[in-house]
Amino acid sequence: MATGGGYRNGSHKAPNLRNSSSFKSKLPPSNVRRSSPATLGGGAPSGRVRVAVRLRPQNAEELEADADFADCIELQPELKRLKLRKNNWDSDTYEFDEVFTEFASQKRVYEVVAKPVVESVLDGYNGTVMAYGQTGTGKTYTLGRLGDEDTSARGIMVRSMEDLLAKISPETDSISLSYLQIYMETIQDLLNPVNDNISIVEDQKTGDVSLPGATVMEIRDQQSFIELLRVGEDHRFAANTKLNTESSRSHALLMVHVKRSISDGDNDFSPENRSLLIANLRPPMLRKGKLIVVDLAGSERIHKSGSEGHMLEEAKSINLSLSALGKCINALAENSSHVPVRDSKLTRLLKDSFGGTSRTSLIVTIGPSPRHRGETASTILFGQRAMKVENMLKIKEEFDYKSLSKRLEMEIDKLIAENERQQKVYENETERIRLEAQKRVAEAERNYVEVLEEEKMKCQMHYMESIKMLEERWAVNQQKQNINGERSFLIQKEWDKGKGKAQGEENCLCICALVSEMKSVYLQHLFCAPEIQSRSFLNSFFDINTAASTEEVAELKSFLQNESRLRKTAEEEIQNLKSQLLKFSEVELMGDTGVSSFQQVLEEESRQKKKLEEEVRLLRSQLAQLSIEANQPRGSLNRGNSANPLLGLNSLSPLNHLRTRDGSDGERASITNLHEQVGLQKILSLLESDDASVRIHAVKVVANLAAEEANQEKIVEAGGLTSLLMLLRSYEDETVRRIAAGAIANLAMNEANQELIMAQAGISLLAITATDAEDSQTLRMVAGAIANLCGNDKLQTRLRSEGGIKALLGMVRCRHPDVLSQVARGIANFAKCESRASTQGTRAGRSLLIEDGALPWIVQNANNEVSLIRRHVELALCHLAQHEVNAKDMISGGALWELVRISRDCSREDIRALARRTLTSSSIFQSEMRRLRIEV
Ligand SMILES: Nc1ncnc2c1ncn2[C@@H]1O[C@H](COP(=O)(O)OP(=O)(O)OP(=O)(O)O)[C@@H](O)[C@H]1O
Repeated sequence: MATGGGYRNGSHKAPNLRNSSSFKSKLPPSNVRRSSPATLGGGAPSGRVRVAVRLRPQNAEELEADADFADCIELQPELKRLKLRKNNWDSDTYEFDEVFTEFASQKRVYEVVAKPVVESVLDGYNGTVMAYGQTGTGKTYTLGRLGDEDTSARGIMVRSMEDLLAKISPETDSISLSYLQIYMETIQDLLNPVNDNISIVEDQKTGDVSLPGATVMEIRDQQSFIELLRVGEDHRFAANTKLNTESSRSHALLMVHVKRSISDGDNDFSPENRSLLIANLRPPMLRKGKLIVVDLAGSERIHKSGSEGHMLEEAKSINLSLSALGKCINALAENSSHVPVRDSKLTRLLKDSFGGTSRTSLIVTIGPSPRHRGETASTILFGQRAMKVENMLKIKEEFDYKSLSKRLEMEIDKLIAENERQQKVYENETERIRLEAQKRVAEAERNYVEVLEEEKMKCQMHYMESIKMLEERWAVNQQKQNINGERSFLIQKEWDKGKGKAQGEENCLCICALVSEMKSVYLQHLFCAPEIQSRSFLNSFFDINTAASTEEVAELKSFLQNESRLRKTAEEEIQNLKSQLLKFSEVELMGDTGVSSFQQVLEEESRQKKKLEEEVRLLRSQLAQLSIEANQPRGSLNRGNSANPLLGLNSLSPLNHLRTRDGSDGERASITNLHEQVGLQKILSLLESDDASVRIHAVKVVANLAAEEANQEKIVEAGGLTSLLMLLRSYEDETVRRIAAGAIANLAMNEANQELIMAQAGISLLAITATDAEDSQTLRMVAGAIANLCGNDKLQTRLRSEGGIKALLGMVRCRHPDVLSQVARGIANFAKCESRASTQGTRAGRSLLIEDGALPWIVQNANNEVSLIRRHVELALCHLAQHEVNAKDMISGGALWELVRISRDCSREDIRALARRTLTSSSIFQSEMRRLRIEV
């Protein structure tokens, strides 16, 4: 059928041949990614149907039958032209997209006709390769040759699949196919002939057609594809016709579906990339291309094929669908508004191939025989018309949610497995660390017990040696004292009959009694008091005592030397007097003139005596002071219960002990004597003396007096507290400040005095002293004083605001256990008052101790090796924990662990029970313990 588009005799050029030099049309590059579904297929390029013509070589029969005829076909492949001779002098010239001579190889035909279509299909377009031509002209040869014997003879189907399989990625992409034939207007499944009436389903929205009843086979390799083609071929109806012994009487359609997942390379789920990938997660693109290879039945005219009966019906049916196809192509070529697609099954199935979105290549096959010139001309015209059909290529691309979800599921499974593995590793590691820790704790405990035993032994040895040494020295001193006592007795007897007991003897007795008392106290404490078992306590005890004893003995020695010197002088004097008396008697006998000179001598003697008495009083005061100082180390023995840093436990105080034993406290008597003789007022005035030694002696005396509860009121009434505070303020001498602080600490045991101290800015003075002092004993006194003040409920806020707690905490810089135990006592006192006030509802809010930063020190020392410190701190922790408002700070500060330890391990049942009660009654502690899986 010649149309306006074709041309003859070289005068008539086919339209739209600008691209005819190549089968390749301009398609968007395959790697262009659409940013959103809205743009899919947007800007679709036009794609004219490409048409090539292929001439079959003459077969044996033609060689013979046509020998006498001239060739009717002349090919000009370089010009892509074909000349069809009309007669000896005239021919029609047709131009195609490609012209293949009878020598054209299968490879070249594939590469020119089909390969561009196959590549488009890989890029997500639909593609059609169709062969049209008269029976026996080589359609099946061109499309369906398997090339079993000669691989170079492989047809378009085999080569297409080879290319497809080579280009896809087996992990992400897939190829599946259906193989069908249309025979007598029914669609049959060539892969499963039982399906012999497959219906066409059309998508109302898109207009896409599909064949849900057809068998779809997935292709993984070339071999399986060849097998399927063979199966299909076997089922294809073939009938002998006059024209072709193996003529295909049906239209065969191979439908290949290619699904490709387009990844932009960001699908690396490695741990480093994972979070980034998840943040920018988007599904991969899925391109769905469909390749249809159509091997049409022969297009010959019925009369020529010699069909009769059924054959005739067959031929009619074939011609019906072919003519329907021709009509559609005509309509499309002429841009007709109506395209009769629905006229046949073939045209319905090829709806997308002509005038649709597919990239279509048509190869028209012709034979060389002039006997079939008419058929050949008709075939050529069909090709010419098809060249005018324009398709609008459209990429079939969509988001591949299914594959994304599959991949994410796989990733999740991988992560779950990984997590499980890590959890197991973590559990094993935790268990290993726990066992290791248990082992170490057991080892440390063993070591500790061993070391403790060793230290205990050492201390006991040390103690025994010290006692022995003290006994020896005491024996020596006693001997000396006895001698001196006898001498003194003689002197007194001789010198002043009936004047009372010799003071020296009294002093010696005092000293002996003191030493003996010290011994008994040491022994008593060592074997009775539990805290004496502490290693550091024993160390400090012996350090202090050894130093104190040495000092004391040295002082006693010098005192005794002095005493004996004085007595020697007195003896000499008496001797002198005696001799003078003798002389005087002699002189008296001689006359009254000697009387007056004797009186003068007596007056002189009386002056001397007075002077001696003064000196004895001074010595007595020094002796009293020495006694006090000798008592100080013993005070440390009583730290366990003492609120008084100077005296320790009152019941164990040597002074008290002596008093209760014989009721004649020699030392107290001496101080009382002094106090009575000189007067408290006088002593207090000496605190302001310009003479430093007088000041020291005076403060020592006041401190000693303040240690006695009975004197405290008198001292305060006489202004002693003010004077002592003044000493803290004015004197830089650390000894003075130490003793003054000690005295203040003693006075601070009384509630009324505590208020007075606060009223006179005593806390600030104590705080300054705490900052300046370096000596541990000074710090102990100051800490003791503040600790006493901490126990007063009324003074809490003021004490804190005037820097009391800070001063207390500042003193922990000195690591001396005596100081630390006073600090701990102060903190415990303070915490107890706070707890009481909170319970009574008189205070609310966080502990001032926590506010002032005491918690870290408390937690650090909750398990201090010195039992006294530990006890105070444990109590402080229990008091703090009684109020929910402190709970969070305590948990974050690590106090919960200590409370748990106390509730389990504290040796004192009452503290243990208190800690347990506190922990179980606090909901905050309870929930934290549940979280940490701690059970009390
Ligand atoms: N280019 C060619 N070179 C060599 N032999 C060919 C060529 N084309 C076709 N033949 C041979 O011609 C014969 C007929 O070819 P083929 O069966 O492919 O024709 P057909 O067009 O498919 O016929 P039908 O429409 O009846 O199926 C076959 O024997 C085939 O081998």
